[in-house]
Amino acid sequence: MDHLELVEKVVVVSGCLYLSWMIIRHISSFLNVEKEPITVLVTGATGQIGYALVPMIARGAMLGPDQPVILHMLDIQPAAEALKGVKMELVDAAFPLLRGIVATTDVVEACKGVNIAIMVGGFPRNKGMERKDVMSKNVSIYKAQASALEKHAAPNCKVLVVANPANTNALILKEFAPSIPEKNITCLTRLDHNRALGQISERIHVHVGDVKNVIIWGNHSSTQYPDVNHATVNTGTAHKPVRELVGDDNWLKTEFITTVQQRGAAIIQARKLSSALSAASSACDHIR
Ligand SMILES: NC(=O)c1ccc[n+]([C@@H]2O[C@H](COP(=O)([O-])OP(=O)(O)OC[C@H]3O[C@@H](n4cnc5c(N)ncnc54)[C@H](O)[C@@H]3O)[C@@H](O)[C@H]2O)c1
Ligand SMILES: O=C(O)C[C@H](O)C(=O)O
Repeated sequence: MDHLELVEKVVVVSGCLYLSWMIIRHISSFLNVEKEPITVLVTGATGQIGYALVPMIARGAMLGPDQPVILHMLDIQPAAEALKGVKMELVDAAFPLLRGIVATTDVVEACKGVNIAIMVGGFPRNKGMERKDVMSKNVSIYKAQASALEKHAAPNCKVLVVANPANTNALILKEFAPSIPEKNITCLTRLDHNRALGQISERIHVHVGDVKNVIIWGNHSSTQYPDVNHATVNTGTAHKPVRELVGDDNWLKTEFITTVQQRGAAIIQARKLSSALSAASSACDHIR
């Protein structure tokens, strides 16, 4: 076989393989092969954030519009009746992606086989408190629940800690669930990131989705540092630096930073309750 003949054969075989692959893809799109459900745990499911978050997950806002989910919801005994009510509402909402619901006050049952655990259960701060002031109440919860996740969650479970003080609770959870890979345990700072995007978007009248690369340094606390040094806005024709478009370094160095740092407290002041819908939505963004 001469060289040309060999090249011809390789080209024909590659073409056939490519064609077969395209046919298989086309046929499987008709067969509508469904993804395996992912089991998501939400602790504190009857609370403010939990109640906002479970329908978002069931609707696909966290894992995508073609990803079936099984929801595990945990709360404490005094909330057992309310938990039944949340389960009824989830059934009544008839979410097509929702393939199962476990609503329980038993931490072992709640943690069994979960692929993603969103840890919201705990106590929120009230007006005038810092997040660290709820530490003594919440840290003990995280020790106990870490052990249950360690023993009963699916291998490679991903954990997002929302309850405050979120960074500390995540650290506690990591210590008491040593078999869960460290990189799988995170805490929610995405809300601070989203708050920073919101402030920039309002200040310079651009779509919030066009603001990119804002960084939040530090803990989810009043000492965090929102940083726009790498942030840009997609203007349609270019990516322009946020600093240039804002054109007011003083605002960026002062009011912008304190507004983001203190936004949680401002919401508590206004609502007499801490943030919930934005926290739930940011938890979806974080996991996505
Ligand atoms: N990281 C963030 O960005 C962020 C944002 C908002 C709120 N938070 C924090 O999230 C937490 C929840 O806030 P919320 O407004 O939903 O509070 P909430 O009081 O409305 O709800 C908390 C729920 O947790 C339940 N709970 C208490 N102990 C539990 C336990 N051991 N196991 C399971 N469930 C338990 C309660 O019964 C309640 O239903 C608070 O600590 C709050 O400060 C964090
Ligand atoms: O501020 C709080 O206590 C709740 C939450 O951490 C928030 O930032 O909204």
